[in-house]
Amino acid sequence: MLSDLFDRLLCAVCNQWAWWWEASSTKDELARAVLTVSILIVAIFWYRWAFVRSSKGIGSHPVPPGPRGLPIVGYLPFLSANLHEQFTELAHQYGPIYKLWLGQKLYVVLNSPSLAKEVVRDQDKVFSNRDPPVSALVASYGGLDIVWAPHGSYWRAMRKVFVRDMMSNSSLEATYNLRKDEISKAIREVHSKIGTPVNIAEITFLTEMDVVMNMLWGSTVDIQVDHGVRTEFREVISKMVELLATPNLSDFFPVLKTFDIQGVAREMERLHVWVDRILDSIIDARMKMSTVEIAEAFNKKGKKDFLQILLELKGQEETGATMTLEQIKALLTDIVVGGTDTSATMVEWAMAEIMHNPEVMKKVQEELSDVVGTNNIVEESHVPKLHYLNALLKETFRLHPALPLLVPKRPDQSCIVGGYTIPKDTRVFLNVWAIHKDPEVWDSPSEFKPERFLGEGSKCDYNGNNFHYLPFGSGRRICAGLPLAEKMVIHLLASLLHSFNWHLPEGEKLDLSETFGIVMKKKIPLVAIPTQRLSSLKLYA
Ligand code: HEM
Repeated sequence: MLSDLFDRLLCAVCNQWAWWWEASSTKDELARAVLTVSILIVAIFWYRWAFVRSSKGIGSHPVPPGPRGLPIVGYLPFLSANLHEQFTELAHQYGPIYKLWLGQKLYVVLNSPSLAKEVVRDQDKVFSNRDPPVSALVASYGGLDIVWAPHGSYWRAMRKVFVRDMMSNSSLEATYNLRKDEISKAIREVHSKIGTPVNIAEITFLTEMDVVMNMLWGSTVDIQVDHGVRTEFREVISKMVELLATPNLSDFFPVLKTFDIQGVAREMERLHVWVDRILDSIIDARMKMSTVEIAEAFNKKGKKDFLQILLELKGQEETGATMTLEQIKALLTDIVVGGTDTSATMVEWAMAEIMHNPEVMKKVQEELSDVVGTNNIVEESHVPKLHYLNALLKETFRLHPALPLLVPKRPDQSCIVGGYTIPKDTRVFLNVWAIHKDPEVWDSPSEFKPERFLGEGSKCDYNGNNFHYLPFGSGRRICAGLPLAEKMVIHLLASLLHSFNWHLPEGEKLDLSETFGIVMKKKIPLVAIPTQRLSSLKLYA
């Protein structure tokens, strides 16, 4: 992928600069040769200077070992498409902590639970910064959201509003009916397709998206009316998530940022403008409503939605807790983008693993019949009693963590990890994908065994306190949407399995290959055929 890019880049440079070496006289030829060599020498010296400066350790602690790359570009030409697998292989060669130069930037990859602990627990504050890629800055109004904002008072305030007003127990309880309605709608939709192939990622994505959007602004804007916008939203979000993980020369060589050689920033800008326009129209519609209309809408739904809470903050200039329109839109984008693709992808992975292991499907469905009953629909209150399903989901998150390298961290000072120096501003990847398969911690790590999370194993949760299990990250930057994700993913999965039996289309084989991205997807989307399992589907009417 990247080597292709370099070939194309080389070609472009050769064409552009042909006039430079096609000299007309010997004198010109000599002058140009001297100048070319001088530029090369300066570039190499500058690179060596940057390299040496960042390679100095603190005291007797050297910087970590790592593969040698090429001058200027470092290890960039050798990166493969499935980065999580390549990073895991490199750990076998260089040890659990190693460094890589990618263009002008130094990266360190951590691959063991003890190193993870040093970063997310012992030195969490130092590692709480981000290094947003150019594409992320475009999508987040310049880093005004939660995911990409630098660690500090602004990030703290945004995260606090979101967690307090949308993720608290009371808020989630108040919005339960809304989630239940969306799941019922999904079950009815699958029912209408009984006996025909269903794209699992598509149905789960649209359901998660409707839940999130309803919680954000659903009291007054009926997003479900416009099917076209819903489908387009899915395409736009998927594309945005893809662009966030696209290796971009502007990130590895900030001097090239203005040229946007691969067009990543331009493409993200196009998508961002589309989302921005939709958000503007939603906010505009809300602002045009009278106070009476708003109060009536909230009475009907039982709770103020998040947009209203944010707009009220916007109006509170005197309290100092005010928010600008751009900040509100950045936060809304964050939640829609961060909350939908991740959750939907995890439901798809769980369904794929279940279909790959028929005895697992049998056990889950037996448990659902016991706990929920065959003449009843799944409610969130059943979830704590669904021990096997909970274990199965934890095992899915272990084998296929949605964010295999989390979101890269950036220490705001030089520090020591695993006995090595990590210089200030290094980009640090926590390879959760490798940690979740560490044979020192997990027995038969590549096997899908939900039983490992039963009994004593059930104490291992998503809260980031077990450093060998970090599907939502850990520390102060742990996933801010965890309480909602935990509820939604299992409720939707349980409902799909309780209502239907699933099988693959005739002649199809299940493929469990992964494709690397900021969100790691199934390489081949799961398409499965539902058949009716319960006669109680009328309960979803
Ligand atoms: C299965 C679903 C989900 C998974 C696996 C997941 C995973 C993650 C991970 C790994 C991180 C980065 C943690 C780190 O850097 O250490 C993260 C951050 C974040 N997630 Fe999630 N997430 C999910 C669902 C959601 C939902 C539903 C929302 C919102 C409604 C959400 C909002 C966020 C936000 C705002 C952050 C940034 C936190 C910060 O930087 O302070 N996520 N998520």
